[in-house]
Amino acid sequence: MVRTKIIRKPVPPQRGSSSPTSPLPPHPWQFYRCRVVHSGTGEVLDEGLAVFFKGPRSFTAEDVLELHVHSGRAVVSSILGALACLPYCRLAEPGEFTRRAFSAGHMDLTQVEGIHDLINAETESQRRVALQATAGQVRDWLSELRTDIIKCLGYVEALIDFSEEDIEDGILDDVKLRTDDISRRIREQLSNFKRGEIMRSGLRLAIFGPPNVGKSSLFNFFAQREAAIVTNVPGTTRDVLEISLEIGGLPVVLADTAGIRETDDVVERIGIERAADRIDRADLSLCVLSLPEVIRVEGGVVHIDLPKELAGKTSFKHNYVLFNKRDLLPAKVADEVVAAIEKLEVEGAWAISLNTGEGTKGFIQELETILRARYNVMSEDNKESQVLIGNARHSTHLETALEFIKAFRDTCDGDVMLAAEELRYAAQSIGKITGEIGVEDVLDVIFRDFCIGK
Ligand SMILES: Nc1nc2c(ncn2[C@@H]2O[C@H](COP(=O)(O)OP(=O)(O)OP(=O)(O)O)[C@@H](O)[C@H]2O)c(=O)[nH]1
Ligand SMILES: [Mg+2]
Repeated sequence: MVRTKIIRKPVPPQRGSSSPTSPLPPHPWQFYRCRVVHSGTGEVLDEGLAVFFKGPRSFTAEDVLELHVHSGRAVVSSILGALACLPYCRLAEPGEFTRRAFSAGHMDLTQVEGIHDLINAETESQRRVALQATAGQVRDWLSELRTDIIKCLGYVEALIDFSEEDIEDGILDDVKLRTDDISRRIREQLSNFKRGEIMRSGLRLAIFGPPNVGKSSLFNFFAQREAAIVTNVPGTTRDVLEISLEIGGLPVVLADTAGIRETDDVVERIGIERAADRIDRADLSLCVLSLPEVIRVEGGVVHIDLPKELAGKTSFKHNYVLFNKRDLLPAKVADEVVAAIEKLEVEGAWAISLNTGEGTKGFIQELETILRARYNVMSEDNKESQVLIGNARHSTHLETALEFIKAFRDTCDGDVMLAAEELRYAAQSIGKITGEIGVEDVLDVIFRDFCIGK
């Protein structure tokens, strides 16, 4: 057998050894200690472990020999070189293992895309979402949806094939209710898509505010290094600075921006325009203000005046405000600031000092909770059950399916025959996501970005 011969060539039995080394034929799904040798020269290249996966119960559904060797570059390249000398052996193309598994029907396209995302996952949430797709939860949700559409199609076709008298009353009304429910489920997933996008590309969080309030100090606090220049000169930051980090398990692209103020300085003005643009494009913005500059004490009561020009730039109601430099206030005033903050109409506000670290722990904890609740649909409670569409290809086909279902609803009271076509197209759109229909044209695009060895 060619297969067994090939398996034995790089890992021949060790003479004089009592350990069980690759018997002929090898027992599947068992690890064997082995010496990996060059079949031409007989040179031992490394010592490791070999395991034989017998098809079809293997990842690709084919027979697979897996070698576990030391990871040094020289070891790996000498072994790959030796294997390439064997007949029938060559290096796999990027994504070839997954592509073979897909061709063998071991996975659908959503699982393939899940593997790609899992390999590239940089944060906890990305890992979770990708794993869900890999485990087939996206596929299951879609196939249930497609089955339901096909069921509706079946009822409509029955209406067409048999005369009204032979059919129970209210069949069409029932189909209408069912298609409405299908549309609702699709819409729900599409609204999750935006949040899914954030998990894939990172939540854009922009820090903004007047000059010299501590925006860059906050940026450095998140980065845990001196990523931005901090000085006591107002207008220090000119350009937009960005770093990628993780807050509460969510991927975040954090931006530090120039302090917003009226200025005649040409360079600073450009920086402020860039800041405004970055704030507009942000998913969420965090306004930093200096407490001594915004508080007013009247009759012993502390008031906070939010700067109007900033409020005009971006609504405070939909943003978060960080009152910094709390250490510069007298202790009594600092305590009363909390009550004044509660009166503000903002979604979240904190009084902290980036210099002393006061209040920073609570701020981070609360910010994490807010971000998780707002953007992470995979919360701790429902992460197992919730399906998430986090892929532009999926959402495009879902949107198309939704349009076809809408077209069905608009026409089903007239020509049922034409309306049935719309349902057929809707089912096809769903089938395109999992790869059941029209798969060839998308395969190359999907596998193009895969790494070698997967
Ligand atoms: N007392 C005190 N000073 C602070 C605090 N946070 C920052 N600073 C100081 O405030 C000054 C300005 O800090 P930056 O972080 O550069 O402020 P910025 O908002 O980025 O300033 P621009 O880039 O000019 O808009 C620096 O001297 C910081 O050391 C704080 O909590 N308390
Ligand atoms: Mg700055």
